[in-house]
Amino acid sequence: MAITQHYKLNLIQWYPGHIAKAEKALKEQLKLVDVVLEVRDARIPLATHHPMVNDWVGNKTKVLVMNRVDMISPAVKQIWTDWFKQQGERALFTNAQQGKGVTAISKAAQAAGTQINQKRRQRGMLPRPVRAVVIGFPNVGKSALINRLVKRRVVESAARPGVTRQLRWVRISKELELLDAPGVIPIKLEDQEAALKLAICDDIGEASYDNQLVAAGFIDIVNYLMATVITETTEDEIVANILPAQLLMSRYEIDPSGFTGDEFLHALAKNRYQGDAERAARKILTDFRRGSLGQIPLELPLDLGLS
Ligand SMILES: Nc1nc2c(ncn2[C@@H]2O[C@H](COP(=O)(O)OP(=O)(O)OP(=O)(O)O)[C@@H](O)[C@H]2O)c(=O)[nH]1
Repeated sequence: MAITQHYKLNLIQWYPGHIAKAEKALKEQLKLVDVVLEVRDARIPLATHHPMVNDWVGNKTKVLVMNRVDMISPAVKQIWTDWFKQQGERALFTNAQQGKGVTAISKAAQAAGTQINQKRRQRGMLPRPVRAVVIGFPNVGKSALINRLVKRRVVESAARPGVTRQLRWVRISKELELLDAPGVIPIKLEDQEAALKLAICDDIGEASYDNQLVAAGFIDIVNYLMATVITETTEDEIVANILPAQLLMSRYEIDPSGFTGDEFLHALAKNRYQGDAERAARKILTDFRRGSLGQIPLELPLDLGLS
């Protein structure tokens, strides 16, 4: 996908030193556990995956969590479920804000624990509670998931990479203990398209970026997905479920399909904000992040299963 080829984006303002520190902190946390709960954003399951995660997790059990399931439609959820299955992975979807799908996560972690304890017994060792950690990109809902798993508020403040704090274990059941602080996966510096999607979804932590470029990028992605979906499938249900432009059109009364992202942004600024493109950009991003535009995915596995 070459959406960003027209953008000279330099979104990520993190220093390599910060990235290295975050990576070190994450690896320290991973050393302590048997099970890793990797949280991604269901709107961007690929951009919220770091290519090194599987190496870092090694042979520990991984539970794959797609959070913010409320922000995608059931049809899109199904498409991703099938796609992950084809990749040999089982994706579990959650709404950590409301606690939906969280019991299945506990169960999956506990099932991994049962296997680990079977192996311990075979080696003549005593069983013990399995230890787990929640990891993911900034702001994907890690703390919300931890608090839901533990059924009380244990994560007090947003964990920032490089900020050291005392780690504690919290008990979920007789068989399962969870690290009370999430592991923050450092951002991939080199992938600007992923960076754009992370910025649109506000999953980019403390990196700074240009709102207008990011809002225009959002419109371009919507247009791209629309055009691709329409050429890839004739299934009305799928098309109808992922036709985000209609949602945008009804909210802003401008059809984005005839515009580039930048043109759309300026048209909206002209119509509503006396030409103030910054205000228009903030409006678009806030509306999307709050879910006010409807359920809009920013990624689909379009090469698989749709045609
Ligand atoms: N709509 C929706 N919002 C969610 C969901 N899960 C979490 N959020 C919201 O997303 C925001 C970030 O959630 P956190 O749990 O703080 O995310 P985090 O990954 O711990 O963030 P950092 O500590 O910054 O790395 C909060 O405003 C949550 O209320 C979800 O499933 N759906």
